Amino acid sequence: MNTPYGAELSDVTVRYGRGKGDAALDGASFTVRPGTITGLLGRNGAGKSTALALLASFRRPTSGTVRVDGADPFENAAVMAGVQLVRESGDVVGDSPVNDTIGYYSGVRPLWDADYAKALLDQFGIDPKKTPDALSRGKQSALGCIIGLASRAPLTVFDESYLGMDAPSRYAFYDALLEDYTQHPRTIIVSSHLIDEVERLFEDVIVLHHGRTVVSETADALRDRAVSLVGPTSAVSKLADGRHTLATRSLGGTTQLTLEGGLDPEDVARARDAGVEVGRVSVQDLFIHLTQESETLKEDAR
Ligand SMILES: Nc1ncnc2c1ncn2[C@@H]1O[C@H](COP(=O)(O)OP(=O)(O)OP(=O)(O)O)[C@@H](O)[C@H]1O
Repeated sequence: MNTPYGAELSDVTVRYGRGKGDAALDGASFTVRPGTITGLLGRNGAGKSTALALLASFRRPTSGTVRVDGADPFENAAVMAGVQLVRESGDVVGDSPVNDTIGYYSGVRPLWDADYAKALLDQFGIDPKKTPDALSRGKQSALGCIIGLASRAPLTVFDESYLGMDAPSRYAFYDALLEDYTQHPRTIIVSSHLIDEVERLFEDVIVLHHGRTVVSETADALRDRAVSLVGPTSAVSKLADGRHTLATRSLGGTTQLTLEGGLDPEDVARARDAGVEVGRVSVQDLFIHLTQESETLKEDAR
């Protein structure tokens, strides 16, 4: 139980209802490496929550295989004791004191740390005698995050869990998550639209688009997919000549351009000589390019 869980989706399709219309997941495959923090990204409706609900055994796929710690998690009590999914809805009993919810999770999560939960409740200013219904939206979100952290589950999943929290609370949560993850290694999946805020946490990144996996790799490998050039328009254009440009923005005589692939050392030297700054591209920018790119390709295919 102390060992971080791996997780895997292989060619998974999920259709809701009677199976008519688009699939929420459409042959998605990805691997979550044990002992990593993985970011699960995708635009609205891409299938993130559906994928996470499969890992938490809240539903079964229409077809394909789901594995958590090497086993089918569905109705598998031994595996599920080690999986904690935190959804924005909180999954708490709204009209019972917070203490009751805490007591419940301490009973079903073998690695639950009661002292840590208490310290986090103090830190986030949550009175455990109050009911979740009487808490502000931000404190309700914080309660979900506290449950996720204190469970120390070998697979802990935060599905947009902290959207209701204000910026200082979100940053306090990210810091707590990193610190506790370092002291108690486990597998953590974070799904979020606030990519700029959370990308520093990610070791691996999965991007879903229209129910399919478009990225499943390390965050560094993803960042290496492109390079940013900023400088005089003529010099930037010359460097970009014959290469695939993902995005470009010009203001006055200056252009910022995102170029697919890397630059070899000679090109980097040429860029510097021409006053062009060569930099890394953020996961957020790549995410935007990749999901727009796929959309463009989809449009082209019609
Ligand atoms: N219970 C449901 N019944 C019917 N369709 C559903 C259900 N849950 C999700 N869907 C549909 O499945 C698709 C994927 O939804 P999902 O919630 O997994 O995406 P998401 O990436 O988490 O989106 P968001 O970022 O907006 O939360 C969407 O088209 C959604 O409308």
